[in-house]
Amino acid sequence: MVNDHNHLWVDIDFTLRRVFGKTSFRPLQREVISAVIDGHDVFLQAATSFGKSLCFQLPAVVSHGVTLVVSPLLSLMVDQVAALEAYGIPVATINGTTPLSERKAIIEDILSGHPKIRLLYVTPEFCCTETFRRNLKRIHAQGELTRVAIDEAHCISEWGHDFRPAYKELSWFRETFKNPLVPITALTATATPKVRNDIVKLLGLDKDSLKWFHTPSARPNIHYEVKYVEEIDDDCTSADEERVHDLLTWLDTVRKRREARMNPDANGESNEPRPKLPPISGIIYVPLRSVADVLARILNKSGRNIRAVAYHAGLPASDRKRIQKMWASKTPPSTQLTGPCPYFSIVVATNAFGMGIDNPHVRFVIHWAPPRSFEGLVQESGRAGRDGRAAVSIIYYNRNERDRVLERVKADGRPERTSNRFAPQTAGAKKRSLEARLESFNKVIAFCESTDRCRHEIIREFSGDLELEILMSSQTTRSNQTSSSPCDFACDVCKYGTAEITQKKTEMLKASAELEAMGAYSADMHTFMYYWMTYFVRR
Ligand SMILES: Nc1ncnc2c1ncn2[C@@H]1O[C@H](COP(=O)(O)OP(=O)(O)OP(=O)(O)O)[C@@H](O)[C@H]1O
Repeated sequence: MVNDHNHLWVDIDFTLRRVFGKTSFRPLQREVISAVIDGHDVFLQAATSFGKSLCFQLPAVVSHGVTLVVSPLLSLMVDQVAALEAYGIPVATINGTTPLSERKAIIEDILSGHPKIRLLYVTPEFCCTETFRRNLKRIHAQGELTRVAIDEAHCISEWGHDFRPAYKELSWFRETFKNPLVPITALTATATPKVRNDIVKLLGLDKDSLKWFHTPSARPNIHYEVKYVEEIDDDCTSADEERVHDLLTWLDTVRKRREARMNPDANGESNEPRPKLPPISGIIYVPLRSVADVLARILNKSGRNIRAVAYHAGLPASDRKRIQKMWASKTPPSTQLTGPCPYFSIVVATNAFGMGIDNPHVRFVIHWAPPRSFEGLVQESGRAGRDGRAAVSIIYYNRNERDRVLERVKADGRPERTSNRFAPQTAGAKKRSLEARLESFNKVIAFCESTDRCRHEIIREFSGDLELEILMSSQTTRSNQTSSSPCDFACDVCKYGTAEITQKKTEMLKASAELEAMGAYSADMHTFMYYWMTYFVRR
């Protein structure tokens, strides 16, 4: 169903400005949107904050009929629906919290033969229900099912870090909507070649007309750094002293640098922030809820004018909603806080605060321990610098913490996410899922352990960017985007040099070895070494 939609170009630019309030397309967006409107199946893998949502939202606005958007998280759907409503776009979501009367009104509209709703957001689980499938068939028969967009498409694959069995059932779309064919747009920020292959196969994307689009996975405006820390505190549920000290020292440096920039005469010595400066926003990802609570408390009491809040799944839903709402606001946090303006506004969160969080002002993302997956590393660090300005990603790393995370990765079957009455997980699938988690975590370790390669280059390699460049180069539609991931000293290895980073790592290793000799931790080193080595043997 490839159409000639050249006449829509005017609409596209007009819609971008008038409806979405943006002055211009970002590189590649125009090409992707054009391919979507032309009726191609589209695979878009673009870095976090690229603006992937616009690539299916704008086509939905300029086309007739309904675009079905499959999205993994309620909070993500709610955020996007609220943003689209603010633009005046007819949009709806059906999910577990939608009142019955609202649900009926939505279904009535989309079955009316001339629906007003342009975008309908649903979860993959909802797409498995018989009633909804029946309704979709009716919309399709009326010629009003324009396209399907699969957001966070990596969730389809068992090799994707956020695997959801119900995503697998989305093969139903291609099997069912053949005449006329309903084009599918798949979007993700993080997919390895294996995951991409699964996505294309499972969704039945049409290889002949499929358009691939890709931007480098590493974000040039993010400075990636790994901090090798010695571990003093062996209590993994608290916030380790060494890291707290390092963090507070780093925040002091950030503050002094900013002061010096704002007030060069004071040589960075001024203790008083300028009254109108908004706080510097950051996220600290921690592995456990207890650490989130403790660390937020420590930061609030540090005497450094920090406003820190903990965010994790153990908080009441109303608190989480409030924090997320405050965080998602496009206005600087200073205008939303009561009391004197803090110097830093920090969310200390578990990975419950992840995919899709879109706040342009985040200047730093810190991982208190190595993240559980490589894709999580890319996704979570990608919450920083979404306004395109310089931002920092720091990972605190030591081998004790690495081994603890490994234990969690192995134990992490995520029963609440993997069990699904529509798509129960088989033993084989569970095994593949564990292998995938370990493979992904091994990439995190390789990223952290490396002291002689640009971190941007490592991200690029592990994300399989090269293969995507080859796929894209076989298309006629090319982007202006450079395919390399130029670091320009935007990582610790390139900035400080291998010798200095290796020295820091050696100090950390020495301290870890001493700690181990004292029997201070009991990680399963054999298991770890096995996976570590098999990973490199396989590569
Ligand atoms: N052409 C544009 N001009 C200005 N801002 C844009 C443009 N396109 C998108 N944006 C903004 O960029 C931000 C990020 O967009 P979006 O949330 O779609 O990113 P994403 O690619 O889905 O990222 P992630 O994978 O991290 O969720 C949003 O605030 C969006 O409004």
